[in-house]
Amino acid sequence: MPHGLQLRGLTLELGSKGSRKQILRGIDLDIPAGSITGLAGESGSGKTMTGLAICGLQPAGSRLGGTISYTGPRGSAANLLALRPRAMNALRGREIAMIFQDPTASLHPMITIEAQLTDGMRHHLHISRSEARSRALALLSRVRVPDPETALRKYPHQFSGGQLQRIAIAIALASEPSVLIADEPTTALDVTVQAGILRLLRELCDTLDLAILLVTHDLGVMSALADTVTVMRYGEVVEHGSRYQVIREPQSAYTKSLIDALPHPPAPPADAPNTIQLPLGKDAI
Ligand SMILES: Nc1ncnc2c1ncn2[C@@H]1O[C@H](COP(=O)(O)OP(=O)(O)OP(=O)(O)O)[C@@H](O)[C@H]1O
Repeated sequence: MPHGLQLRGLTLELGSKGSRKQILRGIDLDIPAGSITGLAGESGSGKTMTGLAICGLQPAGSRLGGTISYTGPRGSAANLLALRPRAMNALRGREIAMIFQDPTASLHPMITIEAQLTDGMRHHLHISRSEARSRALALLSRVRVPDPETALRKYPHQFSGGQLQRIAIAIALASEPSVLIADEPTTALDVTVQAGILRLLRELCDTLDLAILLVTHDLGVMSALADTVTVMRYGEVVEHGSRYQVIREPQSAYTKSLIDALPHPPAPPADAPNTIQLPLGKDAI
């Protein structure tokens, strides 16, 4: 398999004796490099918990079972569930990064964008302050934040939601990870801004050979972006296949019901027939 992640029989249980709750019930999932793997399902199905478990950020007291195998771009391999906390900490952030629905969750309000971009980089990549600064400028250009020089001196509250999500993506990429977990990355954004972030994720996946796990309840977003789609319900996988298969020819009644609930997409404007229109509907692929 190319580098990336392979989950086999992943289980997660919360609570103590007497009030145990099985959150994940044996998840199989491949998240290969150069591909966007979509994880869909209604609220409470366990999507976020799967992403958190991959990053070792599951709630305290969770009991995990199964395997999460990580193969790095240079061939290193590990079962993340067997790593000691220190080794997991080193891998998280360096090799596996995460972005969330609310970009402010991963940004400190009182620290400049420059410090937030360069601190992780200097820690993980052991580079000088000036090298970190030039990398930070290049990253901000890559995620298309306008005027990167000025942006470095600013604080999070001085940016719009869409720009902040771009900055959070830049911070996630600062240590050159090979896996990016994106949990509802566009859910909090205006529809006009969503399409730009989705296009950016696609481009980063293709140019950096990233393995991206896209967690979203929104099958419209999924149909715009994911290469493969896995649908979860009650902590189990109910369907898996290529985007086309799952959206066009769903096998499970549950996936069918999610797709039937999608709106029909509005017609694209006559002067821009090829732009991504959001929200996307079931006719979008
Ligand atoms: N810290 C926690 N303690 C106990 N149970 C939790 C905790 N976090 C989540 N859960 C439960 O785990 C289950 C899966 O939650 P999860 O957040 O993974 O779902 P989800 O599919 O991502 O939905 P959403 O989109 O609403 O976040 C739910 O039943 C939820 O109530």
